[in-house]
Amino acid sequence: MTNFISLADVADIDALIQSGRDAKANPFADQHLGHNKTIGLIFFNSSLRTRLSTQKAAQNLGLNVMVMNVGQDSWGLEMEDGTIMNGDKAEHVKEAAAVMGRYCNILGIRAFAGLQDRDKDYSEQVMNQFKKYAAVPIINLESATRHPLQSLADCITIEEFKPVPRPKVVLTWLPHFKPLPQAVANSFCEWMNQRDVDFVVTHPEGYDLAPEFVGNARVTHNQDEAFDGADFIYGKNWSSYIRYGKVLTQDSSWMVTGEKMKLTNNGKFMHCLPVRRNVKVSDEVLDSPQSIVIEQAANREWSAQAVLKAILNNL
Ligand SMILES: NCCC[C@H](NC(=O)CCC(=O)O)C(=O)O
Ligand SMILES: NC(=O)OP(=O)(O)O
Repeated sequence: MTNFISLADVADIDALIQSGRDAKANPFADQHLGHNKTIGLIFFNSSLRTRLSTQKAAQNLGLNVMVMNVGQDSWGLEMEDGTIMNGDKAEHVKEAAAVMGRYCNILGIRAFAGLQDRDKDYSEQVMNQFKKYAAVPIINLESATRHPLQSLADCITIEEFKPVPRPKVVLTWLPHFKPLPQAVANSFCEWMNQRDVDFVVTHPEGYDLAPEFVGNARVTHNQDEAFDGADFIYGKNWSSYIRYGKVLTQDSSWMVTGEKMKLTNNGKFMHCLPVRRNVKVSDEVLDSPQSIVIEQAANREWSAQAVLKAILNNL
């Protein structure tokens, strides 16, 4: 694997999922692979899981790890080419990425959507600028439109917990008062559309995701109908794609509760975390055996390890 920016960089999803499961069973089998190599993890936004799980996975593979928060630890970075840099950004990504690429063999980048300009966000400017100027493999640690390390961990988790060979998987929109990116939901759709699952997406009107991510998934505005017989409920809030970045409703009837989970086939509840308790999902659900959010987060280590191994093997 050369880069891991989206699913398009993955030649064989089944093999990558299996590699993650192998890493989980035997975490230190490939400790020689990263010897004397360095990964830089560059964050434009906050993180708990991505930061720690990717660092842990890198260490399991014998890599040295450097972590930097852009704008807090480093200079603010200008992303636009050809601009007169008389604003608050002291350094251009052309120099910054090129320099980081000289210190590191691999770079992981987290840069969320700004949610102001849809075309700019969906052009994946930050990922593409790093890819263009760093001259080393780039790993997406959640970009404007995708979170593939999360989706890979989600696939591993579904493989582990599926009660039937072809489970019903439901992505449901959850209420939130803040506008959040579409990245996790987009990415989950992109990956589920390539898996052998019965995939349903449910959200209120106006919350349609970009068509290139929804693909052929069944979409319904009736959450109860979607939950009927589901094996997995994957909750996520996202802001509107159509009225870009807007919160159109905070309708609390979309919160996942114990009553709603009763509609499912004793389904498992999944969420990428962080999650706002009793806004998006009730305590009752999160504290029940139906919630697998901790196992899901734990699998972030193995998804990162599978990706790092594939990239190291190609260096
Ligand atoms: N990486 C996992 C999710 C990150 C981000 N969530 C958030 O920003 C939640 C913030 C809050 O609830 O205040 C998102 O939705 O893309
Ligand atoms: N799920 C996830 O990416 O979590 P963090 O934002 O804490 O990294």
